[in-house]
Amino acid sequence: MSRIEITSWIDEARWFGGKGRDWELRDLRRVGRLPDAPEGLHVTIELAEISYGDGSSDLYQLPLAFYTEPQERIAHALIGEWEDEELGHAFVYDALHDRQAMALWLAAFARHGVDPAPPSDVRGDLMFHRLPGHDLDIKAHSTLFSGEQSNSSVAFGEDALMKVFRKVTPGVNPDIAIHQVLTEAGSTHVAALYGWLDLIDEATNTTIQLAMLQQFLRTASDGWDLALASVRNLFAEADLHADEVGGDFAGEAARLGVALAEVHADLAEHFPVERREADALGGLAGEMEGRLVAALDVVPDLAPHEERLRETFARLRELDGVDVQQVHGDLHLGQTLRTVKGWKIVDFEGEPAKPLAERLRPDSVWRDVAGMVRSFDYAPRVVAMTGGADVGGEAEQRAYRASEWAARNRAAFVDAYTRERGEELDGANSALLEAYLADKVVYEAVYEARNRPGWLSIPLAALEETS
Ligand SMILES: Nc1ncnc2c1ncn2[C@@H]1O[C@H](COP(=O)(O)OP(=O)(O)O)[C@@H](O)[C@H]1O
Ligand SMILES: O=P(O)(O)O[C@H]1O[C@H](CO)[C@@H](O[C@H]2O[C@H](CO)[C@@H](O)[C@H](O)[C@H]2O)[C@H](O)[C@H]1O
Repeated sequence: MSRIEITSWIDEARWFGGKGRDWELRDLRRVGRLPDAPEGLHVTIELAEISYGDGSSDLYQLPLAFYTEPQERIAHALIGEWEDEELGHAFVYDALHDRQAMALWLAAFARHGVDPAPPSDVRGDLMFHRLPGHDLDIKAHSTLFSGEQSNSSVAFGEDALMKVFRKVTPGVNPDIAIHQVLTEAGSTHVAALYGWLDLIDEATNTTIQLAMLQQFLRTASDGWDLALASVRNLFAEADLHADEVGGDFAGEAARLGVALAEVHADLAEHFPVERREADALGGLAGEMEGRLVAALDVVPDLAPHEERLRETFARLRELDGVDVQQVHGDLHLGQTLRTVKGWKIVDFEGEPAKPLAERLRPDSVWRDVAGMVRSFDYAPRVVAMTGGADVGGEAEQRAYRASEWAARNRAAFVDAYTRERGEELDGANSALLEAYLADKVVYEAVYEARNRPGWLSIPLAALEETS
């Protein structure tokens, strides 16, 4: 396989975060090979080191399948052809599309049981870990999730879901660490963790966490899709208020508030809780101001709001102090799944663009509350902008009803959250919520400018409305 083939394949991958930047493939090294492959097949894990024009670099994981014969059934996943030392001329495929290769991954997890010793014949330094309590269905067929985003998720029948981390960093992966703690604590708001895969990387003398295996939530509906459906219902009933339509979301929003409060309580019990004193809070305000300054370069339309945003951040300096703890870090409706057993929260990796050290740092629970509240603002604006746009009548009326939906669900969510915690949205909590909301809107403006310029109007309109 030529460097050009693999480079262009990486560049087109949905999970590659370096698109549009000046980058090159500096190194591709094999770090492991799965055991028990039939003759004519090698299933490997490679790490691609990507270096950028500004001197920084990232590591990406590539699970590959090398076949001596071309495989028509996965022709769409062909990356290129390669002269392999052991196999000779090989056809190289993205292994995540290949049921035969994925069966070997699942078998490696299953064979390991919950015994701490790794299977002795795994080549390379791969360590498969399992938690007790679930027998894997090793006959289950794999299906790659089509909506893959930052990572790649593969379902094994309706039994297990494996998330293969694409951009990997030496050290603890918060998604695995938090799922382990919440699973062992018996939390009902996450999919149970079944296992994970570590690489003991001799080249860097570190452990790199490569994948996570968890309970497949059979009856899950995406919280974002449910919220959009609720808004469409409202827009279709021109004469009714949000609390009068069949698809009212406020009950779900309240249940989400309770679920988040319970998750925060579990996290506070099992991870350190620290007090950020007033000085450090000044630092928090300073961090938010710093992000605003950087954002102004990317989105000049933020300028008219700069002064007010700075005032909102500055209010943090008046607070005495605040408890910080492990939080989700990137919570929005798309990270929630409604099952018959209630709401589940997924993807505890934090904001993918942030460095690992920053994502592991304790933060205020209000970061997560603000993330969800922003989502309640997004959902009606997206419906107003797209498909359901003209169903409900005039634009002005739609805008009014959109804010009614957002306000109703924000109130239901925040009330339920604070009630569950035995707190109130008093002066300090309100200042924190407002600051985190402002920080998130600034983040979203940059995110939308870079990824979905057509949606930049959403955070900007929110700023207009509250000015
Ligand atoms: N345990 C699960 N069972 C079923 N679907 C899940 C489960 N966990 C996540 N998902 C779905 O898989 C997709 C990817 O999950 P996510 O953790 O957000 O991955 P990424 O890190 O790639 O953003 C999302 O659509 C999510 O709703
Ligand atoms: O899910 P990710 O961890 O990749 O999060 C990123 O992408 C999100 C969009 O998918 C983005 O969320 C923003 O858009 C959502 C609607 O698509 C909305 O519900 C969120 O409130 C809004 O922030 C998220 O900010 C970004 O980190």
